Amino acid sequence: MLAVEVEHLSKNYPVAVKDPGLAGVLKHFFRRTYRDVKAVRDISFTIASGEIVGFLGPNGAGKTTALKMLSGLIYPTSGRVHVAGFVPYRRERKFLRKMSLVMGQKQQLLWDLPAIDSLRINAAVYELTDAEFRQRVGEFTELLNLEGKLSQPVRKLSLGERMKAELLAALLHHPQVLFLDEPTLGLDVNAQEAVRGFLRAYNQRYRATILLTSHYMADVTALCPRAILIAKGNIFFDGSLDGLQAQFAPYREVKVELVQPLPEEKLSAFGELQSVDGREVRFCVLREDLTAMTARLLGQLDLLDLTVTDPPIEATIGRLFRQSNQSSAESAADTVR
Ligand SMILES: Nc1ncnc2c1ncn2[C@@H]1O[C@H](COP(=O)(O)OP(=O)(O)OP(=O)(O)O)[C@@H](O)[C@H]1O
Repeated sequence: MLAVEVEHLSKNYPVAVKDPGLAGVLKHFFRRTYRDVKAVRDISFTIASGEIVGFLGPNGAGKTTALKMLSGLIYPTSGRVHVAGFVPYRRERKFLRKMSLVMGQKQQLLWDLPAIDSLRINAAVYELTDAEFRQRVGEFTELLNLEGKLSQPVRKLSLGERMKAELLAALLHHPQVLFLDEPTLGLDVNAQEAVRGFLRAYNQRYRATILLTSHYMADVTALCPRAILIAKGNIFFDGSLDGLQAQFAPYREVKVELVQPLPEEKLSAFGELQSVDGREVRFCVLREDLTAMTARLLGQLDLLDLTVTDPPIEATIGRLFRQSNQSSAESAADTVR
């Protein structure tokens, strides 16, 4: 069953354009001109129930705009979107009970009140019984390691504790679909790991669907078998992280440790040399040449060790984003009307 269906979805933000100087101010006052910022351009994808998908892109790519359309905060300019069988911007009560949007930079907990008081408000909004409220708060407090923290005013919590309490508040009504915008933003490594562990547990326990944006690749590699990559409003990859490596990083690194150092001329006959450091030598090898190359190395050289590794996924994605920025800089993005 599909939890999210997006078809040819676009969002343009009209932005007023003002010329410099007094003439510009007067013109702006009497006759405004606008240009469209094309934040999301004709994107399509589906997410099955229970999937966790990473939504990745450089700053300004359109991730938050897309999440806002999926959660019904803003209207699309064109295209269709269904989440849990509902059209998000209609904001039906049944839909709001089925989903949650958590934004790393925004908070719903009241700053001066203990988190438990804000949770009680949420429980009333979602019409939870006392028993449900106690059971869910107890379960999530344990999973998030928040014992003793919910009775303190939110302003006295650490950033990591506050984010965990925000997640607790967002999930109290057991949403089936969860949109997370930078849920680990600014957290230290331990708190990031705790949030990831919690999201994994929630996904497994309740078969919840999660779409998350993050600039931390560790979030994605730890949680998301699948990633959607977006830049300048366009999706340019949608598939498994392994597929991404295969499609965009067709090379692997072969590292060998020689019994005796050998001259570079002799080594380069085996393939593209990346580095030679005494007896440690690294080659960059096309995936399709890997078997033949390792067989030749093992057959013709005296080796102590041989390892084959993928380039790190961070490096692949970082390179893709840089490429997409360069290509988009060459094409004019906005229109004036
Ligand atoms: N309310 C708005 N009015 C005008 N332009 C906007 C508005 N909100 C976003 N934009 C523009 O739309 C584009 C996409 O922004 P969006 O916030 O969706 O990107 P993002 O991928 O979430 O970026 P980041 O990773 O920096 O949060 C950007 O060029 C941004 O400046």
